[in-house]
Amino acid sequence: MRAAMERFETIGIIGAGAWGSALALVAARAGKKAILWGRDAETVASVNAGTGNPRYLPGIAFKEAVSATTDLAEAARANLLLLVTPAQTLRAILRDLAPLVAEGTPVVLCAKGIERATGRLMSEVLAEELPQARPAALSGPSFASDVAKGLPTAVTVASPDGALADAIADGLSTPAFRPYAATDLIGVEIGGALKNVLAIAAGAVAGARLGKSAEAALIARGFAEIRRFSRNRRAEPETLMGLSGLGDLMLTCSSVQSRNYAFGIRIGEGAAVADLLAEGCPLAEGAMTAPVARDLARVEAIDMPITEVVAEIVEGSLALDAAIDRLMRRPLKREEA
Ligand SMILES: NC(=O)c1ccc[n+]([C@@H]2O[C@H](COP(=O)([O-])OP(=O)(O)OC[C@H]3O[C@@H](n4cnc5c(N)ncnc54)[C@H](O)[C@@H]3O)[C@@H](O)[C@H]2O)c1
Ligand SMILES: O=P(O)(O)OC[C@H](O)CO
Repeated sequence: MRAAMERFETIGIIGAGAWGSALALVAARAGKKAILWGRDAETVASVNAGTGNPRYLPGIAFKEAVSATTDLAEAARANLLLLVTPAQTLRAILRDLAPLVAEGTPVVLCAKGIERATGRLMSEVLAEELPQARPAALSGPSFASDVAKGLPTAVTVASPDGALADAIADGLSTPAFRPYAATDLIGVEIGGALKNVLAIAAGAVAGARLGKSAEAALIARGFAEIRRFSRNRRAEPETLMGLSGLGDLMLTCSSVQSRNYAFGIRIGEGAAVADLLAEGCPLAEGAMTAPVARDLARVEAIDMPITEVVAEIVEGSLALDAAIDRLMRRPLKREEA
């Protein structure tokens, strides 16, 4: 007899930025009690007052009931947790959560990145800091503002425990938000993290007005790099052809709504990366992921020339025209993956 599917009555969303707030709305629309944790008391008060999240989702009304809190313990008591702070903050948040989270609680990783200090994927950080959690990840083409407005999209929810992935997908599904369940957690994480690096490169090509042919060529060769990286980690090749791979790559490498693509455009237009970062530009996860992905590729002997040049550009040691020149002058080769 098949076991009954797990139901999640309460969903705790950790991180009240754009994506956390959008996912809290999804949870509420799916009929769950959504508890949104944020560290910023003003944002929490605004959500509770019914005036939405003007800082991260300006102009978007919250029509559904979302309960916000600055008390991490309150959110941590939920049946299902979504972790939605930036990738580089995950470990610190998990350390705060460790004494608060019950054994066996499913934790869905929603950040798209690789930990810069250690080279760990988000699921590896989770395993180290919150071993009592059951891991999952949510990724795919999904701009927070689109999702918050109720525009339709589809995403992937992956967990090595397929029944858990099915249950999370079921628990978060709404008429406008369609999660597909999968078991290749690592493949989903890699696609989500590395597409941000390519989006910076694609944006730089666009900003420098090098033409749509150049953009398409760069995305295709960048996708080959992601495939090599994934293969080396024994991820399923099919995963990259799905929502969390190709789907998100297409979205992020082609839309000015993407913060990573927009960051790249500014670089292509001639802005210095140091100035962009100093002026407090919106979160561009790819800028943190590029150097660590480059370092991992070197250690694992994976050829990732586009990731290499993005890393050097964000580190300030390579100019865009020199990067293009380097890529174009590489020895000719067969077009294998
Ligand atoms: N915005 C999107 O469309 C979108 C979609 C899918 C995935 N993501 C991913 O979700 C993650 C979060 O992105 P976002 O768009 O919500 O970013 P954001 O910049 O809109 O919000 C980040 C939130 O994290 C909080 N935060 C930052 N540092 C923190 C810390 N040390 N402790 C606690 N809270 C902290 C901020 O206060 C803010 O509320 C990223 O990895 C991003 O790639 C974003
Ligand atoms: O705005 P970006 O570049 O962080 O992209 C947001 C999402 O990852 C798109 O799926």
